[in-house]
Amino acid sequence: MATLGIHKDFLLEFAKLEKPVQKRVHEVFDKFRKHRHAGLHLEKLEKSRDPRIRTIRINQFMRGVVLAPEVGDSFLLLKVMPHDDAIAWAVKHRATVNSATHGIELRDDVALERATAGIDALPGDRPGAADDTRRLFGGVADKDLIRLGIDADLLPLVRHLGTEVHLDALHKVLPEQQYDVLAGLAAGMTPEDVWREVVAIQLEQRSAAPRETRAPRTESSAAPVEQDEFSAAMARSQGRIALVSGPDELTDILSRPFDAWRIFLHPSQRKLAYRSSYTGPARVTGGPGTGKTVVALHRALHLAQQLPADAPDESILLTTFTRDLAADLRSNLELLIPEPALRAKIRVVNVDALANQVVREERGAPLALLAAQKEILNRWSRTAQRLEIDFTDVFLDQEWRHVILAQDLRSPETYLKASRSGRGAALSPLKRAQVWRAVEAFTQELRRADEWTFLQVCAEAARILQDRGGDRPFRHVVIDEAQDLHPAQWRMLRALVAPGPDDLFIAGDTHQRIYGNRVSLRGLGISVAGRSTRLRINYRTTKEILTWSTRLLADASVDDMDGGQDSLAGYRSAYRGARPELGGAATKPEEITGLVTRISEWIGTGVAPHEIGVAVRYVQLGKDIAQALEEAGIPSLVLGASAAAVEGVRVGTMHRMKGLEFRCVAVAGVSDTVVPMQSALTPEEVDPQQHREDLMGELSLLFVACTRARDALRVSWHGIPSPFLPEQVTA
Ligand SMILES: Nc1ncnc2c1ncn2[C@@H]1O[C@H](COP(=O)(O)OP(=O)(O)OP(=O)(O)O)[C@@H](O)[C@H]1O
Repeated sequence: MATLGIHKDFLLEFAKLEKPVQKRVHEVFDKFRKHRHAGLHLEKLEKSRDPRIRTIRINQFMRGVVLAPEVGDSFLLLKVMPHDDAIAWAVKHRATVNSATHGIELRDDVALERATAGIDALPGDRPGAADDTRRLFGGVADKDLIRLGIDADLLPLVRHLGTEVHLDALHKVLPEQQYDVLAGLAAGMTPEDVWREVVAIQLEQRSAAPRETRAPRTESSAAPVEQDEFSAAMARSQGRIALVSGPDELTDILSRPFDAWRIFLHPSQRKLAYRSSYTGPARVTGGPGTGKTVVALHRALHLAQQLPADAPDESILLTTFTRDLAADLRSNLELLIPEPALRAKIRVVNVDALANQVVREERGAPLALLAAQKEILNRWSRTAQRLEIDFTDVFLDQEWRHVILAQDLRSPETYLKASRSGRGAALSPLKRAQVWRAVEAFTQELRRADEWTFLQVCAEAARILQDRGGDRPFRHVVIDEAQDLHPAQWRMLRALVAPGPDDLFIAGDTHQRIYGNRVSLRGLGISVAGRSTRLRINYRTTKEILTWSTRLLADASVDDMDGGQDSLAGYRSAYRGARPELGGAATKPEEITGLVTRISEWIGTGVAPHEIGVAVRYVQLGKDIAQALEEAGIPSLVLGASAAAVEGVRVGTMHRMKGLEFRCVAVAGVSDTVVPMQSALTPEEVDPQQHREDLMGELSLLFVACTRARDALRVSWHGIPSPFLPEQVTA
């Protein structure tokens, strides 16, 4: 049967072409798809390593590269490049089948031969030499490397690699799957880990391949692909190759080339999102940009597809922390699920808005919300003064949120006995009684004015839903950015769906917790034991930006919301790029001038203003930067203040940057008095533990801001740099 495959690289290159060229590429391949008999239009290249790698003319300047077996009508679109580059690429590469996964891979034969010959020329530096154990893969046996799919002819080269930098240098020439295996081993994973996470996961996808094509290849590595197994191997290459079912799908894929996430799920992502069912709550974790949101979106799609035919609309909830993030989820869901009827099965709304709706419907009247934290603290202050008790506004507010609301304590007796773990200063029974009096006075004042804080609304919504018992509004709940949710929000989410298979699907990363809400899922009756998986490949950020940003958290200890510790072990990027740029200035105006210059340079290299994000710690600095940009003739908009559709550099607070991404990111004002923001820190003398957690929150905020960058990151400050920045910056 005819098969057309599109390699991920093809789509990425296609995405960067000018619109008229894209149109032409589409025309060429559409025509090619219709009339592909006898290799129509395809040109063979002299001296090519693989005669089945051929090129096709797009226009005077561009060529496509296609892998086309001589017999049969299966084709794989590999590259679309300027003419000379396409020819050079096509003659050097060879398509082979990976001996472990049986999927197609591409190797730069010429570069690999050259690199291997270089080693042969070095006497006494062969594998097995005395210093072998000091080499990058010195501790891994040949048989393990072979079992993991490393080609036998590459072993001498692999054995010779001394550091990760050497491995990186081979990133573009090694077959991708084999690079992934080696990168996993180099990152400290055991061969068993790599087998499970890189190889087995790909093998499992074989069950999705057409039945007649499942027989695995037995002979070893680096043998060329025979045409009879060609479409089978394409089907086994999910995550890198998308099979196109017909002209409509080709048009759909090519019309949205930037949204590769819709089609090219990594096997580890696909396994999580499309597992037919989980016996209970399931969770996906992973560092920034590993595709947690993508997995959550695909999971929502899968659950919608599995619903019985008579399931009402909005049977599934897809939710997240803020209104803006919910809006992003909604527009991505429209891309992923074009059919309105299927999409209607999923309701997308942020947690607070949903809580508000639950309480409003129960009361039959809208709620007056007390949202400003400053006003809340003022009221605590007044309450403490009136009752003549010696607690600060910050302490009372935190005690109320982190202990009383968190545990849903409703009487002085329960509060007296409650655990205050996570809070620093011990409280005697007398002090607890004083706190309770303050809480009663504070909440009474709110009640009298019929005002609510967001968390109170969530706590009330949870109570309403729990009291309703069996009548649950949703069949499935999918949660993104879970690390920032408060226990009251979790209680509401828990009560929205009956406990059972596929009740909750949770995506989050505790390294990005920026609102100080710590929870134990188990304590909330949500057990993800045996159903929690960490993603490790970053699809957003370059390795250079990732390494730099991850180093910010080097000394931090981060919980996993489930009684253990989370880590970024094995976290790595799929892309390479320039190192982050760091710059200090003497004064704020000087820093802003430098920033404006760099932004105009980015724009000069073809980056659109809306592809640039500027993250700051406080709103006024953002406004100052936006004004300086406008004065320099660069359009800008302050996030949250202007319509999102307006063209311009996006300027926003670090909090507002959460969940977003940009080609170029500037994090500005990273000075010692601003990052960490002193007013966001509980004074150490009030509560040392809370002080440490607030510091961690500020550090995570900087981490979140830096990891929004896809291609370029610039971090700047004026005066003394933030203590969070690595020491070499300050030197
Ligand atoms: N398999 C994939 N193929 C191509 N692109 C992908 C893939 N998975 C994720 N991406 C892209 O990587 C970027 C990050 O994905 P996503 O936002 O889902 O990550 P995340 O883990 O939720 O990030 P964060 O925690 O930082 O918000 C997005 O641009 C997404 O489209």
